[in-house]
Amino acid sequence: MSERILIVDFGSQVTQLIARRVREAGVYCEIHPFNRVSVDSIRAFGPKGVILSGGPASVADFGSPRAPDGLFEMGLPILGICYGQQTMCEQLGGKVEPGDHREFGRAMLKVSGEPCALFDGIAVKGDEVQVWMSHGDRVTAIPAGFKVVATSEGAPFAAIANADKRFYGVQFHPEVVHTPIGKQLLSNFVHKIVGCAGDWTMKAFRAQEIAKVREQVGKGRVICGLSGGVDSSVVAALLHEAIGDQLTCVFVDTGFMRSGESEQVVSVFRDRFNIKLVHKDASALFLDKLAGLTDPERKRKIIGATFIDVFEEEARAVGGADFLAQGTLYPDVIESVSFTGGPSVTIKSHHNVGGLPERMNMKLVEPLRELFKDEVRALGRELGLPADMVGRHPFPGPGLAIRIPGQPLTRENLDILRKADAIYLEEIRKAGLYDEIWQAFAVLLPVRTVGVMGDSRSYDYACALRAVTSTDGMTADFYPFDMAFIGRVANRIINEVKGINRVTYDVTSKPPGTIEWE
Ligand SMILES: Nc1ncnc2c1ncn2[C@@H]1O[C@H](COP(=O)(O)OP(=O)(O)OP(=O)(O)O)[C@@H](O)[C@H]1O
Ligand SMILES: O=c1[nH]c(=O)c2[nH+]cn([C@@H]3O[C@H](COP(=O)(O)O)[C@@H](O)[C@H]3O)c2[nH]1
Ligand SMILES: NC(=O)CC[C@H](N)C(=O)O
Ligand SMILES: [Mg+2]
Repeated sequence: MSERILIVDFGSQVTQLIARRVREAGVYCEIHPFNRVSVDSIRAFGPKGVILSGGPASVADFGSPRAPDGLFEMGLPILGICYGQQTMCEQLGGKVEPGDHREFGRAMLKVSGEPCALFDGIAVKGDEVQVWMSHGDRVTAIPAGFKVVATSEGAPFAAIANADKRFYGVQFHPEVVHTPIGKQLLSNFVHKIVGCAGDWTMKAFRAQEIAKVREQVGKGRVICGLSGGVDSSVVAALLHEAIGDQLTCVFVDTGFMRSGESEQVVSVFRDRFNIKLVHKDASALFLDKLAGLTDPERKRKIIGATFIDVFEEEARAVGGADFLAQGTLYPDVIESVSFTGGPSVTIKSHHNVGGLPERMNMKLVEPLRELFKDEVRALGRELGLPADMVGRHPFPGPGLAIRIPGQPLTRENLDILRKADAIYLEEIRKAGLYDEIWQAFAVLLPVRTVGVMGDSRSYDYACALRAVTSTDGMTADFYPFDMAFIGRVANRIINEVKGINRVTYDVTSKPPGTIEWE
């Protein structure tokens, strides 16, 4: 088992960034919600160190979350961030009060200059350095044994340390990019304070997951949902290496695929891999099940359940399978269920997680469940998958079904969207922009607008174009196309796609938007 860090989540919006930074430092970590950790669960997980995240609650409020009883007696190094620092102080005999000086955003941190492992190798010009804060409460008395390492205007105890016990606390957020010293600070914590070697690499992960899959599956048969996307292609390659021909991949044509996608996925996969692949056309079934629906959550749940129906049918066709493999990633899990009963809220029920039916006959095999997208791509390269496969834009399982908001899905409106989307992607490729963009697609809007085409009046749909940059899909920004490019695409779509007479470009970032419109 690799060295690991446990992140106890108090519901901060940026907890997953802590995980990213720790993994970038070469150390495996997991996020567990505060209300599901106990001394026993921590022992079972076996971390070398613990990080307590920030969170929306106030330590001063009755019934607000706490670190589990006994955590501070386990002898583990602990770093508390924001709420995590506050609760650590309160639990160890210090004091936290609602502050009158709230700090949001940029703040200047005054570093005392006392030697502190957390700040090792961090150059401080003058004695101040920029950090990012987001708090209202503040620590007003620190527990016995702690020293103040840094202060800020709103936080007299902006960084504190008890070097003997290896307990550290910071009021600011080292995990966000707006704290330039944060990466080094977190690396200091995991390497210098906790003492991790930092040897968690994709090579190690590959070997570890192959062993895990072999153990889980034994001699059983596995059906793998293969979409041709990055995640399931990586899963298929990994499983094939682990269990050979106990594996059957099933590509489901939902009827919500893009133009030419089904033929392309099947031929590319058959050409390049020697893995059993079933191509299942279930478009009539999916369309029928979604008839008349517009609510995004209901659509996802029905799509999730229909996928499972199809997989179970295919399992019977190969003489029974005990396991279903999917390319589920960490963000799918975080956004879908946010750790059921945990402190953060459900954004959308990704069809493969929150959209799964309650009763399933097959057990899930999800080797990527703990990875972020860019890590999956690294694993894909490690497994030797071709660059165009690893570099593909993500395409959601529900496909075009979640890109026609506000109107029931029909073969006609799906066709209109499919054509517009194909033109858009073709132009992006032609302009050499595909690899600069993280994901791009068209959305068919439920509004009709008036146009004048060839001297006659048109009354057709508007279509929105979306393109974003991102590293892991958790946060994103719109891609700043040149307006001439957008104009060219709009022209082509309006001229070539009957049913669309207006095109707009979406410039919403995530947050506050999400990448998909539904
Ligand atoms: N058309 C499909 N046929 C079979 N399985 C699918 C299909 N679409 C999605 N899945 C399953 O659902 C999982 C999640 O879908 P998702 O779109 O997140 O991943 P992906 O398609 O593998 O990769 P990417 O995110 O790059 O599109 C997939 O990994 C796959 O197991
Ligand atoms: O397989 C999937 N099933 C879903 O239900 C789903 N919803 C969103 N996505 C994809 O996830 C990433 C983040 O999307 P959002 O910002 O819209 O949540 C983007 O890449 C989205 O395309 C999905 N993928
Ligand atoms: N970001 C946080 O962790 C905030 C902690 C607490 N809610 C405060 O306002 O101080
Ligand atoms: Mg996909």
